[in-house]
Amino acid sequence: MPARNSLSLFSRLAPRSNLPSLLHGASAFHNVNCNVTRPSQPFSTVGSQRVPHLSKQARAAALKEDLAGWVDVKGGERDAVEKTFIFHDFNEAWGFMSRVALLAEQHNHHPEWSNVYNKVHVILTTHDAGGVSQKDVTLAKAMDTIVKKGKE
Ligand SMILES: C[C@H](O)[C@H](O)[C@H]1CNC2=NC(N)=NC(=O)C2=N1
Repeated sequence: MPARNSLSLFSRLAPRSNLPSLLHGASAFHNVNCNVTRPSQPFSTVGSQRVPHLSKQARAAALKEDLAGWVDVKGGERDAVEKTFIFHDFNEAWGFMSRVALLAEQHNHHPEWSNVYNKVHVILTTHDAGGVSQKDVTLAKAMDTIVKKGKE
């Protein structure tokens, strides 16, 4: 195995040239169902946006079609999705987390996660909506894209 350093790995995981497409991929953050105002649903009130949690059908469809490896958190205690990412080593795991952290902060939507060496366990839910929302789907897709670009 060739020697690696954290800088080159970070560049590999999130090269600058991928930034616009990643941000474009996450652009749904700016367009989340602003017109949906059914009062019976819980909403996030982040900024001026109101974000409903997804219906059971919409969430199942998103998991099935777009989000390979993402599953419902078991046990019924939480309305959330989770995935464990496995990397070559700690440097790659940390590079991934650094990249995601920038996106999360930029969009004011943050993962619950833990890291043990080369593994990153992620739980996504929208606290303010009391469940999984389009924001979680968008962040999950952005995470998968970061991993995919890192392998190219
Ligand atoms: C006050 C602040 O805008 C909120 O707490 C934001 C921050 N990040 C967040 N992250 C997640 N996952 N869900 C939220 O509801 C959320 N809300």
